[in-house]
Amino acid sequence: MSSVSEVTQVPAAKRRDLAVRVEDVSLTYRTTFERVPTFKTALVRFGRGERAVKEVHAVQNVSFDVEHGTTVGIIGANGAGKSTLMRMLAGILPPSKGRIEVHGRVSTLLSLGVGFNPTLSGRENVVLGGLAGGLSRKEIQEKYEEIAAFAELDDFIDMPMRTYSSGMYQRLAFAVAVNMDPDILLIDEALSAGDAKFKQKAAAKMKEVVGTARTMFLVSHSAASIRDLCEEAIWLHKGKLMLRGPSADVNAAYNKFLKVGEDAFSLEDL
Ligand SMILES: Nc1ncnc2c1ncn2[C@@H]1O[C@H](COP(=O)(O)OP(=O)(O)OP(=O)(O)O)[C@@H](O)[C@H]1O
Repeated sequence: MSSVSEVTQVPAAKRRDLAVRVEDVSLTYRTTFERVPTFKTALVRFGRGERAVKEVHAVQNVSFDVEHGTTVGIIGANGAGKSTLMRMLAGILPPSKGRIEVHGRVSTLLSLGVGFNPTLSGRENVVLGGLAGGLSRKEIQEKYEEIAAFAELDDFIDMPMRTYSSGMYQRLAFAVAVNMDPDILLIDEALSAGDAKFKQKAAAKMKEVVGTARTMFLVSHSAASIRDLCEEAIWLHKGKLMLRGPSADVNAAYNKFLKVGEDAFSLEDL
């Protein structure tokens, strides 16, 4: 995954091993759409090729540093900007403003639909995913059995992935992402799909990854997953960073916010 060449110079004595630096980052989606038109205005607009533009400020002026070996949970309401932030960390979306430094090899498990080619078999996708993740063919060969065993797809591993159920797809995506030996692992709601047995297995595997002192970002709506797996947490609300700190503290502040509601809540409450 991309590392920036221009790294801000920090005196060696002060510098711990930086994994990710997010500096005043914003992302604005611009979507064009037809405003619900009357038939007449639709004709007029169509003639002129006019479309309305809606801007969504999904992430706004967010800054934070994360050192290697840290596990960070990202929490916040629907639409808070969590997945957008993860896509930027993964290098899938460039920020509209600000800059992101990523130091190390990144492996991502983002929302369904990213990464696999549905016309290829599971086996072929594992190879492609491995190559895209920066592994050599030999390394992929060595890891293949482990990945296939973890995903428990049996004969389906040689079937085109379009024939997979969403749970099967998710199992393979998870197996690939966690077995890439990444320096930085990005996981977006991995535990939301899949059956109970797989959820347990995935949680155990994530604990193992955490145990190897890798850097991990985890988006989850489950306070329990964040508490169990993450030392730190970042709370986003309407694209803004509300709080970053030990995950227990951030969870507590977020829960309080959910209880009292946005209007009654002030940052002094934190
Ligand atoms: N491709 C897109 N085009 C336009 N707007 C988008 C796009 N993707 C997300 N958004 C908007 O950006 C905002 C942030 O979305 P994002 O998916 O990052 O939130 P989230 O915190 O991950 O939400 P959730 O918990 O529901 O998954 C939302 O208002 C969403 O509607």
